[in-house]
Amino acid sequence: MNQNLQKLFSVAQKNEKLGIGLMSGTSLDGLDIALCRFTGNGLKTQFSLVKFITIPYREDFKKDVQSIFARRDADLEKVCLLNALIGSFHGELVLQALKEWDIQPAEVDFIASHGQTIYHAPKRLHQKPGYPNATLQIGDGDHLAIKTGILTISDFRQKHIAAGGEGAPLALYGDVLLGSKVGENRILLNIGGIANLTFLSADGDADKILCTDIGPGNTMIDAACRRYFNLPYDEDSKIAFSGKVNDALLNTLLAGLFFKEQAPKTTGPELFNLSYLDEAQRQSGTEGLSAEDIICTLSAFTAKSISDFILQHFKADDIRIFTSGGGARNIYIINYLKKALPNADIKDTGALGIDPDAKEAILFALLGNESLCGEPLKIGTNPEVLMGKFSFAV
Ligand SMILES: Nc1ncnc2c1ncn2[C@@H]1O[C@H](COP(=O)(O)OP(=O)(O)OP(=O)(O)O)[C@@H](O)[C@H]1O
Ligand SMILES: CC(=O)N[C@H]1[C@@H]2OC[C@@H](O2)[C@@H](O)[C@@H]1O[C@H](C)C(=O)O
Repeated sequence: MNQNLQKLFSVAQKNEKLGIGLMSGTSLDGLDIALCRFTGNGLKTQFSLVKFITIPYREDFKKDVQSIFARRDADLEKVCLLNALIGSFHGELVLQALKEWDIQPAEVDFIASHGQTIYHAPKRLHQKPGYPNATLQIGDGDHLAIKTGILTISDFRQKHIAAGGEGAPLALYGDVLLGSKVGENRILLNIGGIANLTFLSADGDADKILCTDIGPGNTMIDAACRRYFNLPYDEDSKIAFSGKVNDALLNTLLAGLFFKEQAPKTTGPELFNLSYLDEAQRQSGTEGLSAEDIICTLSAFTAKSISDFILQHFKADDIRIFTSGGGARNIYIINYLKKALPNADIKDTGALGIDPDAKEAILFALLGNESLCGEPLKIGTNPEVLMGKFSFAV
């Protein structure tokens, strides 16, 4: 038998596995690396986070990725080069993390790598007749496997699309496995570049589970901080607190068609970007607004799109909300949510024993564990598939 398949077989059969989840999101702030220990699979999964680190990206790398990111006119040669470069670069960062933790690559059973999304195009967004839902993550798994010597599972989103989904949010599977509690209505709210949530019903009814993107998380705030202040983001919401909300602009931002479409739905910076802001300013006659008021209004936009969604879809006075992602540190957004949802109990996922910064990387490690030893999960109308492609080190 092919020795790779032999090795795969023995890893899949191990009772306890050590796996690394890698996430590099739409904010392009860095690579999240979560080393997790798993036993079991599916609803019987037991997991612990052994180590976690975010290795920030250098500015020149960020600029390189930004030059093709969510851009319809991207340079195809650059896409090709970055596909190989990101795979091998992520491999180097994994080796760097393992060295820091004093762990040998041979001790790790698998890497589950999300890759870097460079374009997300559900049918609702591209509206090109005859073309399917589509999404593209680069940073090929073979490069990671060769660089690290560790079995790598990657490119999770394609199977989801092939089986009828939009390729996201994949948080659904991990949120259900790690976040469900019978007797409690829960929302797991991730505020990354894009905000998404998973609703888990107190009665444990799988048909009531909803997992969807909600709208922009930090992506427009970050883009406006870069444009007006040459800053990567609004640290501790300082700029937002120094400005005020412009209602005309806020209402125009919220009037976008995406907010009228039925959930579950997905989106990305292909829609929520500075052109979306410019168009809303033109429509609302607010072109002369100060940069501080723009950042404040964009922060309110993120927060209000989240609270409106929750109020429209769930009984918000009987719900526990667990936040994660970099936006959980944006005090302006969190304060806004607490005011808009006064009876909801809002905490970060630390209250569930899940590091809020590590959550998405943990979710991919968990998807990797499922690829190795799980079974397709039936959750409502979501694709019932096991995702991920295997890359061997030899
Ligand atoms: N102290 C802070 N104050 C305000 N905003 C913060 C703070 N720390 C992080 N952020 C925001 O969080 C962002 C990073 O979030 P995160 O790492 O969750 O993004 P991501 O991994 O790209 O997410 P996703 O894949 O879900 O889009 C930063 O770009 C910034 O906007
Ligand atoms: C295509 C893509 O990369 N989507 C990301 C993005 O970032 C947040 C939101 O948009 C979510 O749909 C998804 O990531 C998370 C991890 C998910 O699939 O659950």
